[in-house]
Amino acid sequence: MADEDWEAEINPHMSSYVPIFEKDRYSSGENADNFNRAPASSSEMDDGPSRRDHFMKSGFASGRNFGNRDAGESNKQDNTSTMGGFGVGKSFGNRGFSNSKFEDGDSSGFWREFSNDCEDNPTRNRGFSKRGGYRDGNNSEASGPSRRGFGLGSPNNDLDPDECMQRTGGLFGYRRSALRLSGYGDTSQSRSGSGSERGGYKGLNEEVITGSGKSNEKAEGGESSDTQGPKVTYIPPPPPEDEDSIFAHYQTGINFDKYDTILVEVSGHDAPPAILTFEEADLCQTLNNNIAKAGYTKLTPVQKYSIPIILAGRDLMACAQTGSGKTAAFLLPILAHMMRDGITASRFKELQEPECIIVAPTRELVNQIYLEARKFSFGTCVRAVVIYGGTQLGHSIRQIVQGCNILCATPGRLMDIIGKEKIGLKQIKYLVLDEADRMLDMGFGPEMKKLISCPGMPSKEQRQTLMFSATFPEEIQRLAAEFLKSNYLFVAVGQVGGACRDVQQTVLQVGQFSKREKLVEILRNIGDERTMVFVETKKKADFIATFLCQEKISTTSIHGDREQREREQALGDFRCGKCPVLVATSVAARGLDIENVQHVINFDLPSTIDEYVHRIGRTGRCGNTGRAISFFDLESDNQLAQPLVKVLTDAQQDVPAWLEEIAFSTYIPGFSGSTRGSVFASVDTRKGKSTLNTAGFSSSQAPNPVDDESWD
Ligand SMILES: Nc1ncnc2c1ncn2[C@@H]1O[C@H](COP(=O)(O)OP(=O)(O)OP(=O)(O)O)[C@@H](O)[C@H]1O
Repeated sequence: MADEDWEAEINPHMSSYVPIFEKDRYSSGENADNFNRAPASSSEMDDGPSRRDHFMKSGFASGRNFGNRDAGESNKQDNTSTMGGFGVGKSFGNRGFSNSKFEDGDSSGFWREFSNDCEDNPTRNRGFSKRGGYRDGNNSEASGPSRRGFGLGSPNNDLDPDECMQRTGGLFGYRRSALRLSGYGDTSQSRSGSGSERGGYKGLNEEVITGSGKSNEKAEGGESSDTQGPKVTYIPPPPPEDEDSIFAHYQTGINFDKYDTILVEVSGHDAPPAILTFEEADLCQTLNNNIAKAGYTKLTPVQKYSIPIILAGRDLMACAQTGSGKTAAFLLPILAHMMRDGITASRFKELQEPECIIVAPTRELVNQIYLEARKFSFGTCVRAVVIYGGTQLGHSIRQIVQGCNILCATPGRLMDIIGKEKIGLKQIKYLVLDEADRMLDMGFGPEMKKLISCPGMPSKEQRQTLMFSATFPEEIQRLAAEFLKSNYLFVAVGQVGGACRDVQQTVLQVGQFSKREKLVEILRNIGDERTMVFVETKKKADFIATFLCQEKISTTSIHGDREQREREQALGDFRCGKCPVLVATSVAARGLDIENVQHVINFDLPSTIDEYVHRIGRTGRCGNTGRAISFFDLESDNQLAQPLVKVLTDAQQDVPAWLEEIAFSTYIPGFSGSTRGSVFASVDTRKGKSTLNTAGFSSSQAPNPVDDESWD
């Protein structure tokens, strides 16, 4: 779809779906007040001063260009290194397996820009981005101080134009392939090894580089280039089959029980009551066994409320803090239905007709969801399959034709496979959008619209549509209505878009040129505890990873310019502790559930507060505590001050006086009077009056969502 098409399609849509924004969500905090505040988490980190002493083998071929600038703009360094082979974290087989595919980015809605590392994203960067197009790889970092306009498109970050662009078919004349061969971020990757892939695709599945270096992708679903030119050949290793690996899990943390004190709000009509125990869900014995083997003894709040809603056949939009068990909240009831309905066992067929499709924005996340689906369906005849970009298309097809009840997919690969008529949609009963705000934003929204318009896809009245995320900007909620039945229920656990309170957040004022030094100081104090360092661009990810290796801090990196094999290896090395530091772009911000990530460092703050919330949510999961440190650069981050103060305050964190001052002296267009860039969707946008009740539901007398006029 061309830019113009997108605008034509979306603008009218928005005018009917996006009512005038009525409140200053920041200052009023009116919705926020409806929720209780759990005590701020206090993570006692072991800051032992152990020095990291693994030196990465590969990666920094030369130390040049480590001059003054952190940005690495002019740096052609290579990268990062991963040592060792692909590893599944010990005793953690199933999770670790995933690759890392995420990306994601901002979520503040249509005015936001996409940025970051989206993968498999056909339309990113199109449309009304303020960015005005696309910069070419070497400039991608030129973000500078103006990059962040809160609420207006994000600046782009990274960003990772390529991930975003890969499928766009060169709308802006960008060809990542060119970059790849000679450009920056490439070097490292290509050196690291996978010779066979060189000359193959880069990053996304959708781009195939011919021998002449010309990109040969299709505007959509470039992987259909299966029939032309060099192919993506990577076949991910199969996940471990032994039961111990399948059910490997980490322990819930000391704050797990505090989840019970978080207020939950359910809005919409006739919500079924919450359940308090797994037994009340009345799932079948096999599922109960699998739940027990997974180490789940107690429901998290989002599970207490979502499971009965899904079991009752209702559509659902659920928003709950990072790391609080949203995946099981949708998988368990879907599986329960399938078992109840007596699903027919999958068997070999050229055209498979799954009952459930789960989409997520990144490869690694979709793989992680698949591993969870495989775990909970263990011992049943339900067969889950995962397909994602950056891997051989034939491999995806082979997985599918063997039988497929639950298909976990990234959007790009999904549409490719549908186009190849390997997947029929007629039997779809459940459509799940994980990280739904991301899936509906400008990057993936068009693809999702295409999906629901595909021939055979049951209408929303005939299927059950489920959306989950930790953030849900209001404008995205409104767009979501197109996918959901009008009587959908909205579950908000705690403050929508709020940060997990088990993460101790610290914001430090650090100028661009002091960041590296500060980073090294912090990492040396941290010792070998697992740490994710987020940066804004792929180039910078390589640069910082290389720099840290030079400093003898074992580091690897993940971003959209790395080949899939390398991404998986990087994630594996990080999971198993071989490389305790993972430098990442926002491709790793959402959904990744990695054991024992104790620290997140925002070397660069992201352009939107939603992205911040997701990033810091990589630590402090499932009741464990974690710590997030963010470098705030006065030259470029002021636009984030207001929302950051709000997030810190809501999570009962200390707010530095200097940050508060900036927040109150910085004018942010749209922050108080429009939805632009709004990230504090406090509640269900349909919400009328609602009453909160810790013991059960609060029901809101929500007007029919189809009736725009009656919305608040
Ligand atoms: N009831 C439970 N008991 C014990 N562990 C659980 C329970 N529910 C989920 N978990 C575990 O908690 C971790 C986080 O769950 P999950 O990844 O589903 O979180 P999430 O809410 O989707 O997070 P994010 O917003 O970052 O995507 C996983 O390791 C999962 O297995």
